[in-house]
Formats: sequence, structure tokens, C-alpha cells
Amino acid sequence: MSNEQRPVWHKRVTEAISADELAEREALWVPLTEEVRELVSTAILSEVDEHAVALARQHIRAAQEILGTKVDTGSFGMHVNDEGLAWNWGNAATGQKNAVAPPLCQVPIADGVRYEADFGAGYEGPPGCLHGGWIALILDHASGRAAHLEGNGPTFTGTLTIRYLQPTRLGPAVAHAWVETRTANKFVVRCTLSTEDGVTAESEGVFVLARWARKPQED
Ligand SMILES: CCCCCCCCCCCCCC(=O)SCCNC(=O)CCNC(=O)[C@H](O)C(C)(C)COP(=O)(O)OP(=O)(O)OC[C@H]1O[C@@H](n2cnc3c(N)ncnc32)[C@H](O)[C@@H]1OP(=O)(O)O
Repeated sequence: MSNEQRPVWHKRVTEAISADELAEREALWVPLTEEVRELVSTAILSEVDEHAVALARQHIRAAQEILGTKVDTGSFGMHVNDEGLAWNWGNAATGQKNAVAPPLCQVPIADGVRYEADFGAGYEGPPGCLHGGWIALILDHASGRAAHLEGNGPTFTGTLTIRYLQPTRLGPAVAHAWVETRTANKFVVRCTLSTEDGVTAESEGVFVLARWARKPQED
């Protein structure tokens, strides 16, 4: 029970769907997301001629028309069922339906949160390296997730301080985030991003449990 209403922008959709049906739906959509992500990478690296580009565009437009015959409006938001499951598949860092999201894979660990990913051509900033904005997103998301798990509620980034230590080469990378200290509604979270070159970026963030999600006695 929270002590304030969720804000108007917090889109929440309740669905009558079982866990099994949700898993089936996830299995339907995730391959599409992966294919769209691959398409982006292939488009960047492709060197085909103008006829092939024109043909590819026809197919992409056809796919868009098919998917567009039934669409929600605005954003995906947070979907929930009455068994307590929640899924935000539009999320820009990890959304199952979001091909813009990097291919982050969460790996269970005892101490905090670990994400692994293989960053390809679509994430390039400095030639051959991961863009600093993507680095910020990964550190932010991994840290937010660590705070979310510990606080059992939606935590927002208050302050995120990043130190870029060396270029992060495209390819495999690992993010590790852990809560260093916690007071009632505030978490100080540290995170590192590493590649085969070692730690390439590190952050310290202050994450705050949303006011509307706090229990009355915590305020
Ligand atoms: C399927 C479901 C899965 C879900 C998965 C989820 C994983 C998601 C992972 C997502 C990850 C991605 C995440 C994103 O992308 S979050 C998106 C980016 N962030 C925002 O948009 C946040 C915007 N700001 C706010 O909403 C509020 O200002 C916040 C929530 C930050 C504070 O709110 P409020 O104003 O109500 O707080 P309070 O007055 O009760 O203060 C409480 C304590 O906090 C301290 N403080 C306050 N502000 C700041 C600040 N800026 N820096 C440092 N500290 C700050 C304050 O001094 C006090 O400390 P103390 O006096 O107690 O010591």
C-alpha cells in the first residue's frame, strides 16, 4: 500500500493472462525483436547495390504494414496480471519487444546484478568502440535494477556519476552493479563495465524509491 497515487504518466495495463500464456507470448515476440536488431546491424554493414536496397525497403515497409494493423498508442508502459506478474517490454534497456534496447542478458549472481552483452555495429561511438551514451544507459540500468531488487519497488536515478576509464571496445562486455549503502528510501549503488581489457567505466549512483511507492511508515 503506497501513500500517494501513481502519477498520471505511469501507464499501467492490467491483463487477464496466465504465466504460461505470457511465456508463450514472450516466445512469440522475442525472436522478432532479435531479428529487427539484426536488421539494424546488417543495414549498417551492408554494401549491396541500389536495387537490393530498394527491394529490402519494400519488404521492410510490408512488415511494418502487417505489424501496424493492430497497435496500442503511446508507450508500452507496465503490464500486470492478477497473479502479481509485471512486464515492461518496451523498456529502452531491456524491453523484450524493444529492438532499440541493447542485447543485455541478466545473469543471476549473489552480490547485486550482472548483465552480459555482445555489442555490435549498432552501438558504435568512437570507431570500433561503444558509444558513451550506451555506457551510461547500461550503468544506469544495472544500478537501478540492483536498487529495485533491494528496495522491492521502482527506484529512480537521482544522480549518476560516471568515470570513463578507457575506451570500451565493441564485443563482449559485462556490467556488475551492487548496492553499497541503503537508507530508508535511498540507495547508493556502484557499477562497473568490463571487457577483455578490464574495467572500462565505473559509476556511483543515488537511486531513490519513488515517493508514490513508499510504504507510509517509510516516509
Ligand atoms: C517488470 C517490472 C520490472 C521493473 C524493473 C525495474 C528495473 C528498472 C531499472 C531502471 C533504471 C533506470 C532508472 C531511470 O532511468 S529513472 C529516470 C531518470 N530519473 C528521473 O527521471 C528522476 C527524476 N527525479 C525524481 O523523480 C525525484 O526527484 C527523485 C525520485 C529522484 C527524488 O524523489 P523525492 O524528491 O521524492 O525524494 P525525497 O525528497 O523524498 O528524498 C529522498 C532522499 O533522496 C535524496 N535525493 C533526492 N533527490 C536526489 C537526487 N537527485 N540526487 C541525489 N539524492 C537525491 C534526498 O536528499 C533524500 O536523502 P536523505 O535526506 O533521505 O538522505
